[in-house]
Amino acid sequence: MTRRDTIPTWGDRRFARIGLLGGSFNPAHCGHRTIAQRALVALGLDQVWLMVSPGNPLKPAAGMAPFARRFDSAASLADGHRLIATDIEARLGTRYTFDTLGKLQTRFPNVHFVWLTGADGFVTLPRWKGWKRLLHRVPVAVMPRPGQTMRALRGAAAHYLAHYRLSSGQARLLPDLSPPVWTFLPGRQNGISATSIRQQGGFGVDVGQTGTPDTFNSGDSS
Ligand SMILES: Nc1ncnc2c1ncn2[C@@H]1O[C@H](COP(=O)(O)OP(=O)(O)OP(=O)(O)O)[C@@H](O)[C@H]1O
Ligand SMILES: O=C(O)c1ccc[n+]([C@@H]2O[C@H](COP(=O)([O-])O)[C@@H](O)[C@H]2O)c1
Repeated sequence: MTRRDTIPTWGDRRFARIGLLGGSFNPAHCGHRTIAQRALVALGLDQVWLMVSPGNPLKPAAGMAPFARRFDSAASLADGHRLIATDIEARLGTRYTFDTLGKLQTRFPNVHFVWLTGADGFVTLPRWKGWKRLLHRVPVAVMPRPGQTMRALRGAAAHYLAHYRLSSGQARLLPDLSPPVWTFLPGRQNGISATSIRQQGGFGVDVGQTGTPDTFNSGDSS
């Protein structure tokens, strides 16, 4: 978050509801903003944190911009109010999401965290450190991404969580439920990726303007 770790109080609720959108943000783009805003509304979140990874354990360091540059890119999407860019994972000294979540949940006992991911992240989840234990640690919301949605909905993580899926109509309950629990949030999908931005010339683009037209994805096809 903008280098500030105090959690505001939210009316008379004892818990804040915060979505974690972990990412490399190499660079950040409008696809991140789209899914962050969808999660805010659909899950009734107080904030979404764009949590900049010090280094995705599954991605090569080659081609990865320095952390400060990726953080600044994420910060360019943030509004400092509902959408927050945070370097907390770097400060915690963790790289694996399972470890990061453990530390965050200890540090912020009054926060109900939800893990937010595009469909591609749900596909790769079974390659993450302690992925099943991770799913017992945090509710998860998955959002569509072109070419990845059906793979995600039919993949190993979805199979493992088959009995714990909440309908999108009940999504607002997700942050306050005990994991394992997950939902798929259908909606407009955006074909933009950081890879395509880098291929078109790196960070020298206006991330707010870059993107392909949205198309709606209900999760029935991908
Ligand atoms: N266009 C998109 N639609 C849906 N989810 C997205 C989109 N772009 C990124 N995400 C999600 O945002 C999170 C962070 O993504 P990341 O920073 O790796 O961007 P990326 O575009 O996937 O990068 P790269 O192309 O370098 O792999 C992941 O959960 C990813 O699934
Ligand atoms: O914990 C893991 O094993 C793990 C493996 C791959 C990715 N992640 C996390 O997934 C998030 C998305 O990463 P990325 O690079 O696809 O944007 C980011 O927070 C990474 O730290 C985590």
